Amino acid sequence: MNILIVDDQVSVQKSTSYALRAMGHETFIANNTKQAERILEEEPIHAMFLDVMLGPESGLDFLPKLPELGVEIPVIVFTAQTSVEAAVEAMRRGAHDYIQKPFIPEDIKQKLAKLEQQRKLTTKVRELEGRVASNQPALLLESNEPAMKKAFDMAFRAAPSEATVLILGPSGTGKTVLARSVHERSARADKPFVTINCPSLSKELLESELFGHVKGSFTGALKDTWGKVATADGGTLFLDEIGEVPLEIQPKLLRLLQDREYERVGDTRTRKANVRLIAATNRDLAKEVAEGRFREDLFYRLKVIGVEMPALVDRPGDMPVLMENYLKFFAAAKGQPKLKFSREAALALADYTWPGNLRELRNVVERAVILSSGEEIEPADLPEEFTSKSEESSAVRPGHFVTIDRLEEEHIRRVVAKVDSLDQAAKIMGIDIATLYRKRKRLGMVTTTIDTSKRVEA
Ligand SMILES: Nc1ncnc2c1ncn2[C@@H]1O[C@H](COP(=O)(O)OP(=O)(O)OP(=O)(O)O)[C@@H](O)[C@H]1O
Repeated sequence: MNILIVDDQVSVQKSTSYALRAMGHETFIANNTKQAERILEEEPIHAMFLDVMLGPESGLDFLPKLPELGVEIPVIVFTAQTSVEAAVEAMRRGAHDYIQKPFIPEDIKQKLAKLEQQRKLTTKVRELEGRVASNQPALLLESNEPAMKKAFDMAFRAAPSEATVLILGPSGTGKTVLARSVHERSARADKPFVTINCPSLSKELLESELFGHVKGSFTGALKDTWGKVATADGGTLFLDEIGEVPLEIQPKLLRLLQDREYERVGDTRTRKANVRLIAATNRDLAKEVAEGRFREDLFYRLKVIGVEMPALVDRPGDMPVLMENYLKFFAAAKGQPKLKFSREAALALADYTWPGNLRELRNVVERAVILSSGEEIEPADLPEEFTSKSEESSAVRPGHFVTIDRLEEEHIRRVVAKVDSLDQAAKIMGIDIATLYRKRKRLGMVTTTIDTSKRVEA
């Protein structure tokens, strides 16, 4: 953490700073509140030690000013041993804790350990509150499919390291979820996970959002700000859609990655960044490099660990578990925990190409649960594209591992859908009608008696 010590006694400044640095923190010293204000403006400070007796000034009066300065950090005050009132008053004015003078380095260590513990708890509580409030379906971070297994394995093996991870894959495949899971499995887990969505901002705003800016550095820069690099201090910065970062900003990102250094917009001072970077894109970055839209050096720096998320259509083996997971969640929310997919609806879902990947699957299942009126979800509860199947929307495509039965069923279904009678379908398939009937029965495609004259349900 970056910690500011505000005290006019050199011996206190030195001993506090020494104890904090020994714990691995960065320290900044101010003799009075004016200097403290300047440092707070210039540095991303995470906590403050403040003396209540600052020569002619009162540290107590400085406490209520902090929110006005936009500073929301924990403050530990130094009080004289005899002054219990000052300690009480400081807490009343917003201090987090207090230490009585004289103190030993161990006191500083203990107070800070307590503060860090509280910070961890606050982060955890916020995260849990977020999860409860958003009430999300469970995340499935295991797979039956080799390509997905490889991606999870690669990402989670790299998680405890400091290595930059680049997650590639189509939209909705779970890149953001994976980035967060990597962070949660790292030593930085109790520090912030900060996302920056690169394409949603103009070039100027993106730079300022990343690195911060100083007042007056561009039109609209009305006060000094700290960017997301500073907010993520100690934690992970997730650069979503990195493929869309303008070329002008790419050298700055490269420097951040290579040297962990940056400057705020309009500031000459170089600062150190303590962030782990994870980036994601649905663009083909190698192609972007070849076409001159993405710097090659940045690409290779980002790709220390490259993880490729497969499209959902390439994960047929995971479909049953994913479908059930979403169904369980939305059905329980509707108060119908026993709701099931009918066989036809399950097949229609399995046969679809899922251009929107997991995001689309989740939405389709949620919609179907809402629309269903019986004990089973029927094809009619699915969007139109699921019932008007085209040949391309089948799961039975080259390279897909399906059983012979599945292949046979798909073929029968397609032929039957295109002709007017089962007789005709049997002829096309080169089998007699009785064989076709037996096959359909065995594959669970018929429930009632056969009518060979009419077109039947596919
Ligand atoms: N492992 C998972 N288990 C269950 N649901 C998941 C999983 N991963 C992602 N999802 C769900 O899929 C949706 C899309 O996930 P996410 O936002 O991570 O995808 P993305 O690849 O980052 O998308 P985009 O490229 O559009 O930003 C979310 O609703 C998320 O909850």
